[in-house]
Amino acid sequence: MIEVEWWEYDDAAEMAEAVAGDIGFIIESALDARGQALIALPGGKSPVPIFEKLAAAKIKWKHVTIIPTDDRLVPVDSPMSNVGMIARQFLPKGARVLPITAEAAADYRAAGKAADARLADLQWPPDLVWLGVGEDGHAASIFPGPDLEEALEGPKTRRALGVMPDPMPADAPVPRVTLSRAAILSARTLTLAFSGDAKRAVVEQAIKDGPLSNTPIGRILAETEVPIDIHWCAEE
Ligand SMILES: O=C(O)[C@H](O)[C@@H](O)[C@H](O)[C@H](O)COP(=O)(O)O
Repeated sequence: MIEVEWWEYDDAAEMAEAVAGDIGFIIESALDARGQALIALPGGKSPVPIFEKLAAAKIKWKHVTIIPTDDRLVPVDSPMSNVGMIARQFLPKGARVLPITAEAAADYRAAGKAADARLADLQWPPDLVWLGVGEDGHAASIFPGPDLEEALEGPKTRRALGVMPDPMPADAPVPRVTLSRAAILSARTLTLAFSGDAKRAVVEQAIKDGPLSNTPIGRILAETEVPIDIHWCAEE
């Protein structure tokens, strides 16, 4: 049984305020409990207004480590780089922003192995994994393609792997590195934030289909053991 709570907002600004507040609280609680926090933030474009609000929060950022949930195999200064986007917001605040990709990776599977090794050094589990969702039902960079089953069903100890989406997503048609489903689900808290009716329909259907869902987000949610907050607004 997937336990979800939907939070609906009138517009994107209201959603940004609320989600940033929630995540700020998750970080503060981790700092209180353990003196440090590890969070995984999504890529894409829609998180940017939420990042701006969150980065403005009074948090002891130097005790916070941030990784992207997934990244594209592009140089960090590329507009397609997720870690580049995250770093622009949170590095000036003093957070430790760690890339999970290396620019020089010629082979996406090798890039995935390197990411997995890098993540093995972190204090695990993450206090938060926040996911966006695509209209095709992908989340992080778990896409349909030759690596899908590996991303979903690979060894539980594997935190990251390389993936070659097929078909390639139009907005960033490049191979990627992503957290595995096991790594996503190991998080102390799991949050989804997205907008628009089309994505809402995809997520509602995925929840209804449970383990039989044919979308990555459905297959991820079907295995969750913690309640999930889903933040949504109609305005894209
Ligand atoms: O690197 C990526 O592509 C993302 O991490 C991806 O999973 C993203 O969250 C969704 O594609 C939604 O992106 P938007 O929120 O911009 O629509």
